[in-house]
Amino acid sequence: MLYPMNVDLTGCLVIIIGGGAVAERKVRGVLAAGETAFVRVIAPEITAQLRTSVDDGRIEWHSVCYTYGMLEGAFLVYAATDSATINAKVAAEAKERGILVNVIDDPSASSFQIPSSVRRGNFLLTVSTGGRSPALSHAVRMELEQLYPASFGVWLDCVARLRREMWTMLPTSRERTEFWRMALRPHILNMVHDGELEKAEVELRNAALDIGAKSSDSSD
Ligand SMILES: C[C@@]1(CC(=O)O)C2=NC(=C\c3[nH]c(c(CCC(=O)O)c3CC(=O)O)Cc3[nH]c(c(CC(=O)O)c3CCC(=O)O)/C=C3\N/C(=C\2)[C@@H](CCC(=O)O)[C@]3(C)CC(=O)O)/[C@H]1CCC(=O)O
Ligand SMILES: NC(=O)c1ccc[n+]([C@@H]2O[C@H](COP(=O)([O-])OP(=O)(O)OC[C@H]3O[C@@H](n4cnc5c(N)ncnc54)[C@H](O)[C@@H]3O)[C@@H](O)[C@H]2O)c1
Repeated sequence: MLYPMNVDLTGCLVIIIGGGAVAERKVRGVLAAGETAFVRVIAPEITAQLRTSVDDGRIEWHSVCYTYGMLEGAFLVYAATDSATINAKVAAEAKERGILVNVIDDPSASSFQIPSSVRRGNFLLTVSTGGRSPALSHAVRMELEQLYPASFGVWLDCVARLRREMWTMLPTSRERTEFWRMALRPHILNMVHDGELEKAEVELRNAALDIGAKSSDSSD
């Protein structure tokens, strides 16, 4: 069984051995997390899309074949060539150095796997089958894209702002817990689905006032 974990790659060196179609998808995933990692692709040939990212200065490319020692300094490694033998050698070096490695043709040799994901701003949904059926992850991801529109990302920013305000408006943990339990009930989430964010925010603010008033009544 896998342990789910969301990682901040800021300032980390991510090395991808291989520059084909799958490597390109993995690079896209790393860059989608904010372009704060240093991405180095090592492969004699790379796709046109990766070449564009090199030209834009978003990634670095070493146009050589992998040899032992090239993983030094990496935080994460992808063994992403079309050769099972090379991928296994990359995995062996990564494991020896204690670096996390994803092997694109051998989930059982990987120390981490990439889930299917839907991003709505900072709202992130991920799906994994532990490598058993990426096609099933893909199908569920398509369903989630329909279920959670872009408004959820905007709503998350709003809720995060309200959460900071609630620390002062509702000073006890009991009040805040009561507030959030009530605040994110289905009818509010339905408003978010329908893009009625202002209406949802007004409801939440009214509810906070009610809870605050109730608490000050009971303490009188
Ligand atoms: C989620 C996603 C993330 C990403 O890659 O960024 C991802 N695969 C995706 C797409 C995709 N993968 C494959 C196809 C072709 C169709 C098919 O064969 O199904 C397609 C394209 C498509 O579906 O359209 C085939 C495939 N994948 C793996 C193998 C090797 C093997 O199984 O041995 C083979 C067989 C190759 C062959 O047969 O030669 C292995 C892995 N792929 C994983 C993740 C990890 C497990 C995730 C999980 O548990 O679900 C894992 C273990 C390793 C990893 O890469 O971490 C991404 C986005 C999906 C989406 O959302 O659209
Ligand atoms: N994990 C996944 O999501 C997934 C999905 C589909 C396929 N696969 C697997 O991925 C593999 C094919 O990947 P692809 O379509 O990206 O292949 P590809 O043929 O498009 O690319 C292979 C890349 O590996 C590079 N390469 C070859 N030898 C190298 C070496 N010694 N050092 C460095 N780079 C080297 C090549 O230059 C090229 O850039 C297959 O094994 C397939 O089973 C995995």
